Amino acid sequence: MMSDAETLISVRDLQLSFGPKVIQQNVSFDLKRGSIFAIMGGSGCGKSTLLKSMIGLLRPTAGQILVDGEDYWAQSDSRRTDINHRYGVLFQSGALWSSMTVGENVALPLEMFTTLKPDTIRRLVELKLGFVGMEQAIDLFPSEISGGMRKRAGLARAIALEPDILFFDEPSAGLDPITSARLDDLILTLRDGLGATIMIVSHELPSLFAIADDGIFLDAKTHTPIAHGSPRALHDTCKIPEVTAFMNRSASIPSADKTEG
Ligand SMILES: Nc1ncnc2c1ncn2[C@@H]1O[C@H](COP(=O)(O)OP(=O)(O)OP(=O)(O)O)[C@@H](O)[C@H]1O
Repeated sequence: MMSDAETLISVRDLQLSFGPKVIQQNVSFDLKRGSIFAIMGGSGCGKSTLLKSMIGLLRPTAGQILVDGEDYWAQSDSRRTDINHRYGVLFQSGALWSSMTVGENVALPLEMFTTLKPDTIRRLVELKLGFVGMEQAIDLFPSEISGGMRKRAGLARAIALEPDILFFDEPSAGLDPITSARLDDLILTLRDGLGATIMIVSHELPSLFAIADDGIFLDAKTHTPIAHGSPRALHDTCKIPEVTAFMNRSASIPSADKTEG
């Protein structure tokens, strides 16, 4: 049995709905400190919805999200905002402000949530951009850089306030395999070098196999998680047809009672 010290976020019997439509229910898992946890499943099963509930954008209709034992959604708005300061979020597109330079984008959270002087902020921005290999792009606008660079700039902004918990929504979607592998290396450095705890929504199997320690597989049909474990373990040992199909990029879900030969 896992000790509390190891668990950073504990999700208990979560139910997520839009109006009367239940998207997922009976969602329970523990996010261990210093681990990379994957939310997997086919399109429309509720991965982004789960992520939204974790970062404060969607109130669950039942269940709890305990952050260091504190019931996140039972807190006041201001307490939730405090907890959110521990979070860094990287959205699919990188979600940079197009009217601001890369440097200004990364500086934004530092300007909003700290009282640091402009010189210090500039140095921190250079440091964060250096971490993602983007120092040279500090004065460029998002429209002047590639999709992979936008993702890395988004990552620099997500870590600007030195969060200990990071949420990534499809970080490698739309990237070529080499850029995607570089992003994986950065994510591993965040875990191994800085001790961050990371939750990631991804369809990219090579990336999931390379970085995720643990995970959950959400099913769109039953609206529940149908498997738990690392992507590698699910690939190697899980016999559930939907999971097997996803993990092997199979176009059709094998029938459970199909005989071979
Ligand atoms: N604001 C909303 N109002 C109503 N239904 C919504 C809303 N947002 C999402 N949904 C529905 O919730 C379900 C889950 O959507 P979600 O985006 O979480 O899936 P996903 O697993 O992240 O999908 P994908 O892999 O395609 O990004 C879908 O059926 C979607 O249509």
